[in-house]
Amino acid sequence: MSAALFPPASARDTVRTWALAPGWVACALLAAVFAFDPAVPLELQYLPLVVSVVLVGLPHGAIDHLVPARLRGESPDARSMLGVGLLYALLGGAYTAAWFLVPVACFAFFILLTLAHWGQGDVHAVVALGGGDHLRSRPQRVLAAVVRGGFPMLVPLVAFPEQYRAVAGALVAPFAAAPDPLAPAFAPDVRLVVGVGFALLVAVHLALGYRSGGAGWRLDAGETVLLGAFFATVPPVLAVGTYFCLWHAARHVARLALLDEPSVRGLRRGRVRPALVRFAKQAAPLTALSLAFLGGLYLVVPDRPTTVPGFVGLYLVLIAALTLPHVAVVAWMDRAQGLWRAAVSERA
Ligand SMILES: CC1=C(/C=C/C(C)=C/C=C/C(C)=C/C=O)C(C)(C)CCC1
Ligand SMILES: [Fe+2]
Repeated sequence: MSAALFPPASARDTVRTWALAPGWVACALLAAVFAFDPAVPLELQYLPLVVSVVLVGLPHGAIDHLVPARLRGESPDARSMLGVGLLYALLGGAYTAAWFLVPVACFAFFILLTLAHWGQGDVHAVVALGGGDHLRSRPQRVLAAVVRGGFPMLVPLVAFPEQYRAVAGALVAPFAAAPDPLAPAFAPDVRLVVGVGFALLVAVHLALGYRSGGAGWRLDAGETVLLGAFFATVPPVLAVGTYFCLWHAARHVARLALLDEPSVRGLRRGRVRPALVRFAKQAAPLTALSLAFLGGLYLVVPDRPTTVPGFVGLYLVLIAALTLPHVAVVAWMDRAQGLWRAAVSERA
């Protein structure tokens, strides 16, 4: 099994049904419901983020140690697993330490990191699963990444500043009693600039894709409009939690399965269960280890959380620390699969 970017058509169709469609349906349903502005208790809005601790969300990065071997089409060896472990210890450790020293800067960095990471994940899906041959150059793919990652990170800042600010506060609070150092980011003129600037980027992305044309563009444009409507109407705690599990993580788990020969055999015959069972088994040990780190973090922070939003804030700090090395691993996958070499197209 090689690190080919484009999966066999039969396996790709299975993945579209099981990894892409649930995200589309969830986002469309929630956007439709929240267009009527229903009163949904905050605890309920936290549900997807809480569920993500054990289901799909946190586990989606828990087989990063198997990725180097998987990219080479070999069985995992101690050397490459230790290499990834070292990467996690160094990058994750340094970033965790930084939260104790400069939590506000670490939060801002986390938003940009997530934007880049969720963007890179979606560019992979658009190109490899959606046949995105309309993204014809590297700059166009980079713009697509900024647009896709910008929906979850920037649209809520414009549409739901209060909830955004509360969550930002919950991430920073365990480390610093500072009153509200992020206040400037929520000023109306900053939000206006972010909103108008981002809308322009979305428009350019859609226009460039339209000019290139193709079936891939229609799917990309449909998803782009869906994500815009979703993040503009659904409160971000619920929206980001749902997106994390059913969009980003689902797509990444599918990407990993498509690099795994036994999983691909099932997917080609329309069977997802074997791939899911394999993933769950492989991801369980390091998901458990991550949870132990969450416990450790809880014990060492200066100001321990006591509420659900507070605990989720600390959980997101753990995710931040894990995401930095995870992005490095995914960037490696991107490189090995030639994602940013736009000349590589499905027909080539
Ligand atoms: C929950 C939430 C926020 C941030 C969530 C982040 C940044 C999540 C990152 C998750 C990652 C990186 C997962 C790994 O793939 C915002 C935007 C402050 C708005 C309010 C709700
Ligand atoms: Fe990820």
